[in-house]
Amino acid sequence: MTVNAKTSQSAGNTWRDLPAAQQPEYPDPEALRAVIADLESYPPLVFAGECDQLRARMAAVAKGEAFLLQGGDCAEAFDGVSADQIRNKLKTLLQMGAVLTYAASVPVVKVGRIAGQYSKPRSKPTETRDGVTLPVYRGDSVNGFDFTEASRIPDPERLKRMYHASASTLNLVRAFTTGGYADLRQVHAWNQDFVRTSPSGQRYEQLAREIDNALNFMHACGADPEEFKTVEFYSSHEALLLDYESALTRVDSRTGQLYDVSAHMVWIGERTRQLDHAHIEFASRIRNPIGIKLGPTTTAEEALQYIERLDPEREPGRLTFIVRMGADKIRDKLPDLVEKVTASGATVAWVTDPMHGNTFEAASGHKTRRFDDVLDEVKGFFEVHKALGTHPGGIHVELTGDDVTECVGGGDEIFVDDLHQRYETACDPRLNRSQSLDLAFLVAEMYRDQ
Ligand SMILES: O=C[C@H](O)[C@H](O)COP(=O)(O)O
Ligand SMILES: C=C(OP(=O)(O)O)C(=O)O
Repeated sequence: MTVNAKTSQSAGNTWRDLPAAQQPEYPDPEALRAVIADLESYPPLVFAGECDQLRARMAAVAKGEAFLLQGGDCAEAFDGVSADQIRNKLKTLLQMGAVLTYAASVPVVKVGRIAGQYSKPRSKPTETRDGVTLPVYRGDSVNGFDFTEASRIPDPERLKRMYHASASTLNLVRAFTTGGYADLRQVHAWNQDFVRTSPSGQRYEQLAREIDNALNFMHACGADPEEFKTVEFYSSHEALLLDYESALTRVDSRTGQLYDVSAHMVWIGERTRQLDHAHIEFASRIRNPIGIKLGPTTTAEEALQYIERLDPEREPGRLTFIVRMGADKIRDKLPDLVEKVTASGATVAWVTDPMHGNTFEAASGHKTRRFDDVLDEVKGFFEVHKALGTHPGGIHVELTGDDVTECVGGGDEIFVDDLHQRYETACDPRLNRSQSLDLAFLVAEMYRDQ
């Protein structure tokens, strides 16, 4: 075991003197302290060495040698910790990974928004329904989704449930990815359900046949089939609740450095990335690979300051900029950032999140996103990098393995009138399995053309 069971209070908690946005207001601070003490005694969910390995993979992304596929739920839910739901999400990511690797001929680094994505930053502190106003739902790690006064009170015990839900999820993910299910020779098995008959499912089937042929050929040439048996898969989530993240921050006994052992990679969101606030301070202390979401108001000067704070050694793989501008802004806003960051000599990974800048409310009241806007933002991202000669390093998407109706469009088209049929997200609309596959094929084409 490489990670010390003790946290380094002084080093891991320097954020406590700074303003921290989007933190729950717990009614009983003593109860919170007791929970933090328990969390500090729990074993790590990931090992520091695994975080280092992901940093090395992200270095390849930053240098233009690999592509990041990061995806999963907008908000995981405690009652979603089931074998079926976890397998479906994983299956979707594995299928997307196979499409991107084979069709774009690029190594794909696979990172789930999984095993820890239980906390949500919100635009408003309250929500009103039929004249009743209550605190907004902030994710299962904070309060309940039910619209009742009791359920919306932040409860620190939920932080422990988050830890246990993350542990169970990660355990299953590790079993699936190393126990044979993710074996590349199973490419057809990942396509054995409702998605098989969709246009993207059929296209996938054709690609899976080609992969089979390629594997048979390599086998005949003497390649070792064992090599395709397991898949490297990493966990990530937004480091939003600093009490939780710092309770899971430990000193690595190999190096004496701090790692947030709640996930391999964590990111800081658009609403908490203020340079002089607590979240950036926290991120600056840990050695994990770090993502920063960059929305349309980000200036190049800010981007350079993130590099100064979070990647002072200019270490490729340490810092990923996850750009979420919106389809109508990406082509205007991104070039200045990429140009100035590149000119500074830093090697960051550039990744597109084409979801968060493209949300709107349908007439039915459902929060949704158009598949075409998602695609257009990705296209804009690729165009900017092509024009500047830089590397479009990956995609970060909200998706689910289930057949939900939350985003409109896609090859197996979902219309605004269909949204109510299976609208299951706890927060933002996700691509369903077939839309996710559509996106993977289209991104692979863009990557190849690049
Ligand atoms: O997932 C991201 C945010 O939590 C979400 O977009 C905020 O949504 P809200 O505007 O409904 O609060
Ligand atoms: C809240 C999120 O995104 P952003 O910070 O970019 O709005 C998210 O990715 O869940």
